[in-house]
Amino acid sequence: MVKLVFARHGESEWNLANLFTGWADVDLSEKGTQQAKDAGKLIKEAGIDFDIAYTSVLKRAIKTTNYALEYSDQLWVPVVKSWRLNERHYGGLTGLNKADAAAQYGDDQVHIWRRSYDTLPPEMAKDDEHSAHSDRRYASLEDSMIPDAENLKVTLERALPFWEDQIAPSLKDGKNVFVGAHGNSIRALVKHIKNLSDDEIMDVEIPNFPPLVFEFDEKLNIVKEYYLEEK
Ligand SMILES: O=C(O)[C@@H](CO)OP(=O)(O)O
Repeated sequence: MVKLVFARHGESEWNLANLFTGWADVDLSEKGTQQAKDAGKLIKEAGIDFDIAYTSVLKRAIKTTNYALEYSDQLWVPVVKSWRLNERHYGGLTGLNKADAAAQYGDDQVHIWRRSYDTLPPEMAKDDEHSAHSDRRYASLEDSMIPDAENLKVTLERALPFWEDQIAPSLKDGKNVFVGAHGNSIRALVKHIKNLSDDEIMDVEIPNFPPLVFEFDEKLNIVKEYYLEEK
């Protein structure tokens, strides 16, 4: 039986301030740092040994991955970083306060932007301070692959090749895998893994803590799914 542990990053500075974040590279809050360390402690208590870890190219997920590996005493485990595990790109909403947006556009519209499967948020201007087009970490990508806004559908479309090429083959090889990622990139992969409908995924929320575990048989059928708990 192989294990896949999804850890959403701990609370970020912008989660705390209730801002749409997406690809903005914001740090963990103090509480988020503690959640990441506690994730590592729970992994250690559960006795889960990883063979490989995957994370995004955003510091809140990278730091969460590092703390989780450090506090489970397996900081040596190889870590592969990919933009394909980034948070969904929140487009022109990036940096706006979610409550202010709800007051301006209405609760229903904000809920649709946040949780509908296929409604895109407004696009981010290419000269926006948060635009990924001028960010060195994405320089190796074709410009047309760099998003200006993403819904969950587009997030899944760009995360899926990483699942197919890296994560699923590792699991099929019998490796235990850690994925340190984001609320919506994890939701996208959970939709795929559990074959959820576009409607079903709307109600799935991934907390900053604790980590979510899937156990699979050799054909990658789900045998068990649970959140880690303190013993
Ligand atoms: O702002 C974001 O990038 C995400 C995750 O924090 O928020 P939401 O839960 O609204 O998709």
